Amino acid sequence: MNANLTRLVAAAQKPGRRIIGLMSGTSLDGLDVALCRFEGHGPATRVAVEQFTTVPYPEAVREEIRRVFARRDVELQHLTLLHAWLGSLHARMVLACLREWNVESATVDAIASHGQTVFHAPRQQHGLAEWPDATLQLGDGDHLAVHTGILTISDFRQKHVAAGGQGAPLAVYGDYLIFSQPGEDRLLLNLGGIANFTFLPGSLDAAEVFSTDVGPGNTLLDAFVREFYPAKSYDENGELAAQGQVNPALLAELLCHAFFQAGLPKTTGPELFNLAYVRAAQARTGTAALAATDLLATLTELSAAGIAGAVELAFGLGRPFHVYTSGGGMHNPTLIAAIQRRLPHCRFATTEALGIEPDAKEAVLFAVLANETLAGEARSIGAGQQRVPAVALGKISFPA
Ligand SMILES: Nc1ncnc2c1ncn2[C@@H]1O[C@H](COP(=O)(O)OP(=O)(O)OP(=O)(O)O)[C@@H](O)[C@H]1O
Ligand SMILES: CC(=O)N[C@H]1[C@@H]2OC[C@@H](O2)[C@@H](O)[C@@H]1O[C@H](C)C(=O)O
Repeated sequence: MNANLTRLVAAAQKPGRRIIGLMSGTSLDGLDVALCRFEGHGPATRVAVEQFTTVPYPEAVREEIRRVFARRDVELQHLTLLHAWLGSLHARMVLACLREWNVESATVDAIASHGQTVFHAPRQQHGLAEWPDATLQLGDGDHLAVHTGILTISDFRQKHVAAGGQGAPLAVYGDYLIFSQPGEDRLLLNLGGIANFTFLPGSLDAAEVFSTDVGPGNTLLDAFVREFYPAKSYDENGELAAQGQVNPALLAELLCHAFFQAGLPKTTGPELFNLAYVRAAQARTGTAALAATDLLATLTELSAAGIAGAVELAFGLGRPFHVYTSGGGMHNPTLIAAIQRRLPHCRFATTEALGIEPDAKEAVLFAVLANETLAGEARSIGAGQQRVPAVALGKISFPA
């Protein structure tokens, strides 16, 4: 047998594995690196986060990604270069983390790499009936494998699309395996650039489980903060929004977008939720001259309204969930307060209460996916009705 396959089988047969989860999200803030220790797989999965850090992207890296990010017209050569460049950059970042943590790369069984989404195109969003759901992540796994010497599993979204999903959210698979709790109806609410939630019923009935994007989390806030306050990249602790007043007319207009009324599950990205979407709504409501703080207050309320609206769409009013938040928006008290006001019957905590650092959660979930690809089996979630195909996700790259 090929030596790579021998090593792959050995990694798959171990009772436990050490896997590094990597996530580079829509906020472009940096690469989340989570060194995870797994015991078992499937519902018996136990995961401990041994180390976690976000390696911040220098502004120059963000600029390079922004040249193609969520844009319809890009320079094809630049897109091509980025695919290799980001793969190598992520490899260097992983190696630097391992050095800092004093961890030998030979003790790591696999890297699970999400890559950088540069364009997300679910059919519902591109609207071209004869074209499929599609999504594109850059940062090729072969570069990570060759430069780190560690088996790499990457590009998780393509199989999901090929098997009938929309390429996102993928959180559902890992959330279901590591966060389900008998007797407690849970919503795992991630507040990244885009907000999404996974529903985990206390009945543990896999047929009921699903996850969905719900609209903007921080993406619009970040975009307008960069626009109005060039020295800042986000509304730290929601302080700017807290100084403003929500504009009801603009909020209502923003919520008129068909995305918010569309059935669940659904997925979206900054291809839709961007400056142009807000500016068009401002023009229609005569609010183009709104003060920056009022606009940020309105956009913060929009994120909360999108989340609460999706919960209502899925479950009706008043169901008392235990909500566990994660993602950068969790650090924004103005946003959290707005969400809590709109879901008064829910109890809120962060995933810290479940043993996973909230900023690390998405990177950990990709490590869970890789653990399943190596050792688990395709699992039926959502009874096939919720666009959660029962497939093993990711592509395998050998170091040599
Ligand atoms: N202290 C804070 N106050 C307010 N907002 C914050 C704070 N810390 C982080 N954020 C927000 O969180 C964002 C980063 O969130 P996160 O890393 O979860 O997003 P992401 O993973 O890139 O997005 P996605 O999950 O959509 O891919 C920042 O851009 C910022 O808007
Ligand atoms: C296409 C893409 O990269 N989508 C991300 C993004 O960030 C949050 C939300 O939009 C979610 O759908 C997804 O990431 C998480 C990890 C997911 O797939 O569950």
